[in-house]
Amino acid sequence: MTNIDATNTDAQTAQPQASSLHARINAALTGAAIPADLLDLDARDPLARKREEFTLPGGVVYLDGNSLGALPCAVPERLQQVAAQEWGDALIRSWGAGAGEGRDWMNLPDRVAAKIAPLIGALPHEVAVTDTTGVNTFKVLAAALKLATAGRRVILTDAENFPTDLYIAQGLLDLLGGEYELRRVNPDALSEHLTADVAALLLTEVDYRTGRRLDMAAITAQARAAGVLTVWDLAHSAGAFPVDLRGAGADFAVGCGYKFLNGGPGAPSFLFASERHLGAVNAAPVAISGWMGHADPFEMDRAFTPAPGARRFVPGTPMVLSLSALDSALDVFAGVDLHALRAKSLSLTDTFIRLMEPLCARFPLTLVTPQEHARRGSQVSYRHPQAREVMADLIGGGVIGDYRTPDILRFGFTPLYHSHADVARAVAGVQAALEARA
Ligand SMILES: Cc1ncc(COP(=O)(O)O)c(C=O)c1O
Ligand SMILES: Nc1c(O)cccc1C(=O)C[C@H](N)C(=O)O
Repeated sequence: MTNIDATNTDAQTAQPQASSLHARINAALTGAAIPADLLDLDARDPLARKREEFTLPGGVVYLDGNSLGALPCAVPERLQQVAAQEWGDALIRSWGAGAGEGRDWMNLPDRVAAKIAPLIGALPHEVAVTDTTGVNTFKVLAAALKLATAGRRVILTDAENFPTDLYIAQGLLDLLGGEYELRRVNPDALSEHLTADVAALLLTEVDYRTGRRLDMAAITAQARAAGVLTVWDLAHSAGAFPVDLRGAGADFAVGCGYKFLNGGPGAPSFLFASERHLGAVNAAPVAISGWMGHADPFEMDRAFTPAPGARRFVPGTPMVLSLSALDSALDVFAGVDLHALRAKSLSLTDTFIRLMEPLCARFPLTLVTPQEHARRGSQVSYRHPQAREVMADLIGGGVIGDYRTPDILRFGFTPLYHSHADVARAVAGVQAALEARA
């Protein structure tokens, strides 16, 4: 498999130079002078105390929560308790009533769904937590194609959508055969593509490379007016800022549990199906109709009767360990004002863009993230001709961001655990890395 961590390969070939370079970058970030205006912003930050709820390594600025969220302090203890007590002691009794009130594993996916629902503007019964984002994309696209009116056989999507969205959509259409088509277009010119043959519009709200945010409400309204069902990928949205699926009138959505929801590596994904598609008539069909999505699994009925609500999309045995981690991680959001979260995210990304400006003037760095607030997610990205090598240097020196092909340096900001001082430290690290390379 390809090594996703460019630092490993670099470290093997150029160790002595790399270690002194990394030490220099790290010294720059740990010794950075923090401007008074940023200290002032941090002093007035209503979310500042949230950082104490996360375990973060020292000497590092972690700007990759949009790939893998940091570890909430409460999670290891919860996992220990699930392993030792719920599994070790209670054994099979943990699935059902023997587990104690509100602790049974059978309903764990529904309890986690209820915690995600307010973060994405959904009702609890419109959310299912299970599988990976890609698998959930398959299920909701299959449902949308079945619900679409006759003659609509096209899935319309962003030509540059995240690869798994494209692969999954194409795979589903190949399976269906016939006249189905995946049509890849520029999302800035959507209106002309919402034609009478389009069944579903599959879009990722925040682009994983540029951090560009689409106008979900406006696009969904346009699609509905054209008779097109919407499927939103919220991988880079959920937990980063308030999402309002019901307000927008979205039909379906999916998203990751391990990014801004901090559920840990491989955390289960979530799926949203509007209650419009969960009723007795014209209900969204369940392509992967397993027994755990049955209305009464232990009845062992030979015919599939869907469970009420989005639970019907949970096909099999809940992944108890990873669901428990996600369940515990989501408690960090208790009491968080999502509008304050968004305001802080914008303040962090504004600050980063501002502090990086002098470096853009000196080095071949090009900002690719929109400056306009409404069009920005919670990350900032730059093009650089040696982006892969620069990011390897940065990671070695403790500024952990991401490189994305072909030439993108990506920095993710998580308002629950970043401060404006972190932004200044990260920029000091970037400056040291770029100066060393020049
Ligand atoms: C937009 C988007 N969709 C889907 C995924 C993949 O999700 P999964 O690996 O859970 O299928 C990612 C990131 O991995 C992503 O960025
Ligand atoms: N989702 C990822 C994973 O499970 C392992 C390693 C990396 C990733 C990713 O960050 C891919 C991702 N969705 C992206 O935004 O680039």
